[in-house]
Amino acid sequence: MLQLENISKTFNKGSINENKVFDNFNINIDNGDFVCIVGSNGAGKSTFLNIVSGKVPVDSGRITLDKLDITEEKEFERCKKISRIFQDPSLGTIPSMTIYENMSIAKNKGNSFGLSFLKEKRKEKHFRELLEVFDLGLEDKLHNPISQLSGGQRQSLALLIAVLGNPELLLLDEHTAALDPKTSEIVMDITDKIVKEKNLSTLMVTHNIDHAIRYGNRIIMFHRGEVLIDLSGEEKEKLTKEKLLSLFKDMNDRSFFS
Ligand SMILES: Nc1ncnc2c1ncn2[C@@H]1O[C@H](COP(=O)(O)OP(=O)(O)OP(=O)(O)O)[C@@H](O)[C@H]1O
Repeated sequence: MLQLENISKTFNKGSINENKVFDNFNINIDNGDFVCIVGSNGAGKSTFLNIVSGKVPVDSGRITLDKLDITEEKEFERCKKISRIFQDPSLGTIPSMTIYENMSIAKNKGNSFGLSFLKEKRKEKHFRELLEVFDLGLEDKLHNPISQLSGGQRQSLALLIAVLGNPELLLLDEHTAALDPKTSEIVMDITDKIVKEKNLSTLMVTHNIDHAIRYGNRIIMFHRGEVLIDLSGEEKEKLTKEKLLSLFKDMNDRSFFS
């Protein structure tokens, strides 16, 4: 469903800081894939998400989403189909507005509802029900500003908001990295629940190898703008941390000498 063909991207072209991150890069992501993306610093993980989301334009190549060529679409156009959550819990929601208002805006994304929608009581009931599933007490804070929530509550809410408009693709950019370990586990469980329930095609960049092994049906390791390891299905299910690290060493040695 998501296809990147012959993507090339060089930052600061023609300057002494020229940096070729992708050179004829190709990848296919199937519908319903939950892909965990790992790799060393500077491997190109965030740039990959930036290219998919439209934040970073490509120099050449083609991006298609459900067979539709989106290469030339700007970020604001793609955001109707592609939702993204960042590491910083303050992004993804409007802190000065209440949970209810944030959810209403997300629900209206791409639709032409008026403000009267905000007053619909049945929507309030619906939002409460959605929040109750998290078991974080967010349903009792429906009319509190987002700024009063903890980082974990905000990230959970950002997730809910990201999927309210039924995106075709969800991008998670180290979305648990700024949380304490316990909250990070809670948010990952919530993520997994939402992704499975909605059968959402998801790309998750993480530095947490345990999460990358435990969650998703596919794991990709980036290295210097290339896919070094790509495992799915049974191979992914059987993967251990030790096996992944030894695979990385083997592949890295091989790419170094080739
Ligand atoms: N906007 C930009 N302008 C110039 N160079 C950039 C830009 N964005 C990324 N880069 C460079 O591209 C390379 C890949 O960066 P990227 O952020 O994609 O790596 P990453 O795998 O996400 O790393 P990390 O794990 O450290 O977040 C790096 O060398 C980085 O400095």
